[in-house]
Amino acid sequence: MRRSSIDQRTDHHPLPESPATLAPALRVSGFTKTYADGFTAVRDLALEVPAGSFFGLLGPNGAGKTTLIGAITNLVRPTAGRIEVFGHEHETRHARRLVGLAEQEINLDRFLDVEEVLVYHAGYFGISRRNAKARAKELMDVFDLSAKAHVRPPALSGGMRRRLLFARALMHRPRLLILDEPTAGVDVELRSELWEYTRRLHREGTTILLTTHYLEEAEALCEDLALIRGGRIVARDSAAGLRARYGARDIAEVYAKAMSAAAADGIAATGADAQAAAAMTPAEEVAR
Ligand SMILES: Nc1ncnc2c1ncn2[C@@H]1O[C@H](COP(=O)(O)OP(=O)(O)OP(=O)(O)O)[C@@H](O)[C@H]1O
Repeated sequence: MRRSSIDQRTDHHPLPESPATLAPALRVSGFTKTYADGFTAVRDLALEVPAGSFFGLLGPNGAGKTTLIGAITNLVRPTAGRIEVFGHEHETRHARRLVGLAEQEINLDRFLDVEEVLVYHAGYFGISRRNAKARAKELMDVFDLSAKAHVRPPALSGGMRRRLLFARALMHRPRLLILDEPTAGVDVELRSELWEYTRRLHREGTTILLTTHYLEEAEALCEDLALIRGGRIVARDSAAGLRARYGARDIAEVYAKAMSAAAADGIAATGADAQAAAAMTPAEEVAR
């Protein structure tokens, strides 16, 4: 990966700054998601992510992280609640332009080559083809993909596909970059490159919202954290604040303590577990 700056300035397609300038990167209140099958994955969730922070969202499988990210990025329709991105309501064009997402699943169009993946994506944000090609060139250079510009995703290595996902998320220079388990299945070397790159973006002013199951990495990267379980936030503070509150040496210990305290309070790991428990008859519960 190249050392050069990624240049997240948005002067080529300026956005209105007010009321966004002073607003948090993300403000979520009363967010509830009940899926079509009647299953409530997230219930009445509130969360604020300060602008400029490196924020970690940690929780067990099924806790509701991807559901929340889906709602922020308009892939999931909230059942209730309000979501604002830098002060803009999340469904507006302004908010959409301010967010970039590298999804957990590698979802690349197999019929487009690397350059086309990037250029097409820029089209969703109204970036001209000329500017998109220039930006794609810049990002292919940063992510060591230039030699693969005309190769399609099925012929890329897993690591290259991950790098392409990162590059695609950055095409429109988002101010909030959401990374949903970006290093799942990634080897140690690429993982440290991706983190180094993410750190650089953060230093250059991009707000980062990260989900990961690697707690040591969250510890090393995130200055602010929220722990989610069963679709609810069970702890939220700076990394130092959390360590002090739980009398923990590190975030792994904070996580273990917060999750067992939440379990003791009756918060199941996933909304599914909570729903199953609620549906049990008292006799079934005793027999459990
Ligand atoms: N389309 C859907 N219909 C019904 N239930 C869903 C749907 N999508 C997700 N869920 C359920 O919502 C819950 C939360 O899932 P979500 O993917 O948000 O969790 P997560 O915290 O991102 O988990 P992981 O760490 O495994 O990615 C899970 O129980 C999941 O099965």
